[in-house]
Amino acid sequence: AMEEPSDNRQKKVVAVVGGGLVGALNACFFAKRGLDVEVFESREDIRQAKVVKGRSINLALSHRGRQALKHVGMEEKIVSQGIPMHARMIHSLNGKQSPIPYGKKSQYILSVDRANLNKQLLTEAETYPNAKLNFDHKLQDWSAEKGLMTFVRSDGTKEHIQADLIVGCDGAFSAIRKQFLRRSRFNYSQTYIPHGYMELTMPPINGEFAMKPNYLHIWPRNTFMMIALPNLDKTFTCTLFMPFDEFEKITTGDQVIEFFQKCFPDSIPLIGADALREDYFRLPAQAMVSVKCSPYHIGDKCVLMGDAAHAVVPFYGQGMNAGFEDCIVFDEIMEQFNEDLAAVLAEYSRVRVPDDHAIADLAMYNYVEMRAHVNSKWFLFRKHVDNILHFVMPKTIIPLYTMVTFTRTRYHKAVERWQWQDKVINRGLLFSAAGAALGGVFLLIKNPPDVNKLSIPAEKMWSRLAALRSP
Ligand SMILES: Cc1cc2nc3c(=O)[nH]c(=O)nc-3n(C[C@H](O)[C@H](O)[C@H](O)COP(=O)(O)OP(=O)(O)OC[C@H]3O[C@@H](n4cnc5c(N)ncnc54)[C@H](O)[C@@H]3O)c2cc1C
Ligand SMILES: Cc1cnn(-c2ccc(OCc3ccccc3)c(C(=O)O)c2)c1-c1ccc(Cl)c(F)c1
Repeated sequence: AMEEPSDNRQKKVVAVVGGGLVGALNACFFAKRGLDVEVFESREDIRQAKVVKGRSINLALSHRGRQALKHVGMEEKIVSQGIPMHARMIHSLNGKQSPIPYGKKSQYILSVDRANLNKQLLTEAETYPNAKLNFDHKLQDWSAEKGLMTFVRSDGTKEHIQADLIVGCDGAFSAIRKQFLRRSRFNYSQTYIPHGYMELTMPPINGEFAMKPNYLHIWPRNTFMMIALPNLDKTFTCTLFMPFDEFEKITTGDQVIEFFQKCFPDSIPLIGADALREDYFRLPAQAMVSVKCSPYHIGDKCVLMGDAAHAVVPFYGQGMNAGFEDCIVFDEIMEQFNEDLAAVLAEYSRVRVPDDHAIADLAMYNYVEMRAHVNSKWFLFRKHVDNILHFVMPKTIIPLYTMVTFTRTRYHKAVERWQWQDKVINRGLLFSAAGAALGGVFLLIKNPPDVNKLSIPAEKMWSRLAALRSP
């Protein structure tokens, strides 16, 4: 059990609830800062679990997440075990694969293995003498006033722990957040989207990757989408996104093949028809929830970070990156306010809520936009336009995806910048269209054509022009 809570004179004691990706990284941040930190994780130690190697679940790690890892000296190690994805590879219905680069050579995202990342972060936290990991500790209840927590173990025993600061990193269904819900002026919203997701494995072919490995493979089919990220064992982990009522219609192996034949035909030989029939029914589709709340803190006692504060739908590949960035922002504010927790926690909510809400909105926007409009042609068109405009006016037009994925521009500033750019582009297009029309009319007036020589009768041309202009 931890020592009695201290006042400012003694070292502060931090309890991190949740030893997932953000909790484990946060433990490194607090330990590096010299605080006594204890992590309480409900699961068993995943580094010891004898679980047979399940499917690799991978994630896209990008700039924000890498900066957080860099802060605790973990960037090199994690990047060296990730696979760089320099471009999207868009799979069209006819099987054609079209690469669209993300930008410059240095602008790539990384496919990293989730379990390995979590293990590495837990092990790194443990290297600090002032950090302790407690597994099989499920938070059952806690009181903000006293900073007192009750943990239950799998053998039913209970443990009461006190801390100066409680950091809720216990994920989208956070038990820490439950206490926030009972408090006045705490705002909370959650949305389950109608889509579910299912992971499928694409094995190597003759010991080699089945597709080009250094790409984020995307099959955009409006309502249906599939992505594939490469793994070090030369498999790809494919994630199929589909409305639950579509998942429910597919109940036999033949229907799986029929569906893939219709939407992702090129992937069938790559996944393997028999493997696909089996893998599809191994696990049910999982739900996706978007959680927004504010404030993230209670007094100088408790603060929420990661999915516990902001679970986002995965259509921007930013959830973990945002949670990792939470750790940097909190640490910067700890530095700024000299660890005065009352000031730090209030400032953290003030600064971070607008940004985490912005990425939650952006991820939901991407989902709605992709579900409604984005097939292969539209995806290619949009991204080529983005890249061309950025090439022509690099300082003025920065694609939203670039700002979000390859910079630490505050998420809400990226949205503001994107909205401004959209206005400039639309106005620009409008003016150039108006300019062309006016120029054309001016030329026609200055030297009117000899109507007898027109290739098409004049009235037909005007009617065509009118048709063009009408909404
Ligand atoms: C399909 C999918 C794809 C994704 N792809 C990406 C991607 O490409 N890039 C990206 O950046 N993000 C991605 N994400 C988001 C990413 O997975 C999450 O943002 C990230 O896992 C959040 O980390 P966390 O530590 O906050 O929460 P979690 O990873 O959920 O960890 C919470 C931890 O708390 C523990 N816990 C829970 N309750 C208790 C309790 N009562 N007591 C003690 N411990 C408890 C849990 O056991 C767990 O270990 C994706 C998410 C999904 C669903
Ligand atoms: C895991 C991960 C990491 N990044 N992205 C991502 C997301 C969206 C993107 O553009 C949206 C768009 C394309 C075209 C028009 C509007 C919006 C791009 C891109 O620009 O390449 C990349 C994903 C991802 C996650 C789920 C799905 Cl379903 C998916 F397709 C990709």
